[in-house]
Amino acid sequence: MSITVMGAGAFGTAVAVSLASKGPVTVWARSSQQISKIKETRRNEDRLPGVVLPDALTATAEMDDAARSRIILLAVPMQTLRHVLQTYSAALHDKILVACCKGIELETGLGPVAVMQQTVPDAQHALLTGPSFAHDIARGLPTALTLACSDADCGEELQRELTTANLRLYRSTDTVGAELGGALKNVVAIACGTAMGAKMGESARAALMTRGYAEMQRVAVARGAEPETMAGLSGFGDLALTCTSEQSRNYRLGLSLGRGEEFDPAVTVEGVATARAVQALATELRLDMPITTCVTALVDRRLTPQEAMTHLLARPLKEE
Ligand SMILES: NC(=O)C1=CN([C@@H]2O[C@H](COP(=O)(O)OP(=O)(O)OC[C@H]3O[C@@H](n4cnc5c(N)ncnc54)[C@H](OP(=O)(O)O)[C@@H]3O)[C@@H](O)[C@H]2O)C=CC1
Ligand SMILES: O=C(CO)COP(=O)(O)O
Repeated sequence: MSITVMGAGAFGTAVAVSLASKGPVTVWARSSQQISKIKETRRNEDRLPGVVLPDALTATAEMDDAARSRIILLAVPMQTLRHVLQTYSAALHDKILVACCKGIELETGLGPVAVMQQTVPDAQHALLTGPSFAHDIARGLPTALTLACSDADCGEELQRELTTANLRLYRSTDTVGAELGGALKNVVAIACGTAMGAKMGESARAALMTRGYAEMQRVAVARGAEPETMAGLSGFGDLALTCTSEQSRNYRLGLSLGRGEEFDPAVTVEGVATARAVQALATELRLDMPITTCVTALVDRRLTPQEAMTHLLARPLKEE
């Protein structure tokens, strides 16, 4: 069965490379220039440098080509997902849509599954998330991910179709928990990067990861997720990866904040908008989210890293 990936960014291209080991894959991008370049060079050098694209991968800028597959992966940044779905809803209404984005929509506080449900209600909706750097997947390194779908039968089909020799998928029906884990770990990664960039030490990072995890759990439970989901690949797994590796753009943004350096605004860093969205949610749900609050203040330059840490350390003492 052919599969389409919409979004020829780092992740979309990497997953397509892995899926192409099993069968034909179509990668769609909005830019016909980018597609021409990919066809000419058999590489996507701008987004995933150093990777040769397999023959089973076809690139297109035509939605008619993209819409030939029944399974469509959406590998675009979270804040653009609604626009992409609204633009192509007519072609997508009878598909199985699998969002690969990790974030919370700023305007609505919704995750990718809820955005798909609103914009293309007749489609089936799922989420692919978990610890996976695009380059690792593209190089064929072993990776385990979560495939979340509230319809168990559809989830099983997707698990079979999207598992490859190096990409092992675990199934879940808890889409709310899976999308919150993937979104919130980015916020904690910014906090951890900041602490490391400001030379606050690895103990500080471990404390931020653990207390950040407590914040993730708090939001997830308040939004109706299964508490156990956060302990899986989509939560703890991705938190562990993103908070400890310079491959992560969220962590690298944090490093630059900690060092007082500039960061390229063109790089996709999902945690910035997500921190603001989660901050608004926390206020609405009356949740205590001190690390998230500090991250929004850090990215808005309302607090320095030292002020943020002083603030966190000086909070009233409490039980764990
Ligand atoms: N990179 C990684 O290791 C991983 C990423 N993810 C998630 O995948 C998602 C995508 O990230 P990633 O691929 O890395 O990001 P990139 O920045 O590499 O690519 C983003 C892609 O989205 C496209 N895009 C942006 N806006 C639109 C739009 N309005 N219409 C159509 N296409 C659009 C871009 O196209 P254009 O070039 O034309 O702007 C580009 O191809 C994120 O949510 C990320 O968290 C998940 C796991 C790992
Ligand atoms: O989600 C990721 C790894 O699982 C990629 O993280 P970044 O978006 O921070 O690069």
